Amino acid sequence: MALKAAPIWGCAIIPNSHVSSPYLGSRLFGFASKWDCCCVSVLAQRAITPLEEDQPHSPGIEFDSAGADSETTMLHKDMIQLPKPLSAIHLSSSPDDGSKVRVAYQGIPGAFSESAALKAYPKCETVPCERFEETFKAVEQCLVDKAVLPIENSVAGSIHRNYDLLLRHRLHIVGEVQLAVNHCLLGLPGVQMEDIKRVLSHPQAHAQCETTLNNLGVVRVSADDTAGAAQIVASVGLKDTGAVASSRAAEIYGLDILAENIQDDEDNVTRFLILSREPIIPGTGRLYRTSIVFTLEDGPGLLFKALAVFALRGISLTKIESRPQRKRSLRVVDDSNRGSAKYFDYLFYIDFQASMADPRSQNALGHLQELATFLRVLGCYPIDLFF
Ligand SMILES: O=C(O)C(=O)C[C@]1(C(=O)O)C=C[C@@H](O)C=C1
Repeated sequence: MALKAAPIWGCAIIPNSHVSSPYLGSRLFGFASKWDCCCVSVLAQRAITPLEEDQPHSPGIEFDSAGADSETTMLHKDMIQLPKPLSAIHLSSSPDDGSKVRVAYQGIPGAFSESAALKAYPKCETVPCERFEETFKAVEQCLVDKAVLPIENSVAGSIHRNYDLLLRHRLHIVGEVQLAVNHCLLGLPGVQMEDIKRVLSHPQAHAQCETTLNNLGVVRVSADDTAGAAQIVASVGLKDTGAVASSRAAEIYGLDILAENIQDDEDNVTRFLILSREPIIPGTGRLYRTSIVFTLEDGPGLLFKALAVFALRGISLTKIESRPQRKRSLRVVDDSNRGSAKYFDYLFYIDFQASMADPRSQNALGHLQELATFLRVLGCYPIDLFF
């Protein structure tokens, strides 16, 4: 069991009962056991002293996570799935502009998700899907090459449904797109602002334009996506109804732009993930983000310890999100003084700013494995710096 031949990248299921798992580096074992005796002093010391284990070394063989597991089976602690080595076929054979790539998105032409797909792959063929889940299935069934998925917005926050879907499906995050989202109020040609009594849009778009819509005093009606809202207004000929959507949607569906940039925050940015059947081979020549999900047993300070594995190695966390575990949402704990107590059980999603080719990431995840009951690497991908 050599460290270099057994990195953690791409493991789907890493039960902590299997400390002899071939995924783990042996250098981590003694280190993790120190937690129980003197966590705080170890933390303080490590915070200022770089860990010896984190000296650069070759990233070694990398694995994909074929067989990454679903929500249903992830709680089976004794399950280990052997990794398959990555090979050249996992590298994209398409040119950089994505001219051979088919990308699924939720919505219809003119949706922001389609713009995100086009930002990532300017010449790709975009494939509209009715629901988020269908975009996952389209990739899984090889109907398309990639899916693009909104995950969080700078004003309205996380898109929780998509966190849940990431876990339930077996796709890998291979990229991200940060898209500046400028919302417009659209109406039928000739309609004036004061004619608008109702506004149709995606709930995320309504949330991002909260102040403007409150000031207008209009009724909000939900649509599947912003472009879908524009299409309904245009096709049904609703004179008293506007749509919050993109200027592209106005052009496509023949609507007038009654107001531009109506979002609460001028710098309204949505981050999208790009999903693929195979992971990419991460490098170190640019900034990378790695996304993981894990669960922890109940216990004092466990989440603190889990997060400290990154702090100890100088790795920045860029996002933390917790979601209830659907199949195990409540934990009943016996409290001898007051009877039994019920707690919510959570999945923790974390993004950290480091490549899986960086030994610090391998070591941090090896360390996290000691604490976690379940751990999955959702993907490692270049950070999109331009929006
Ligand atoms: O409705 C659209 O146009 C979408 O692409 C969806 C979506 C989202 O779900 O966040 C994408 C970007 C904007 O934040 C608003 C809506």
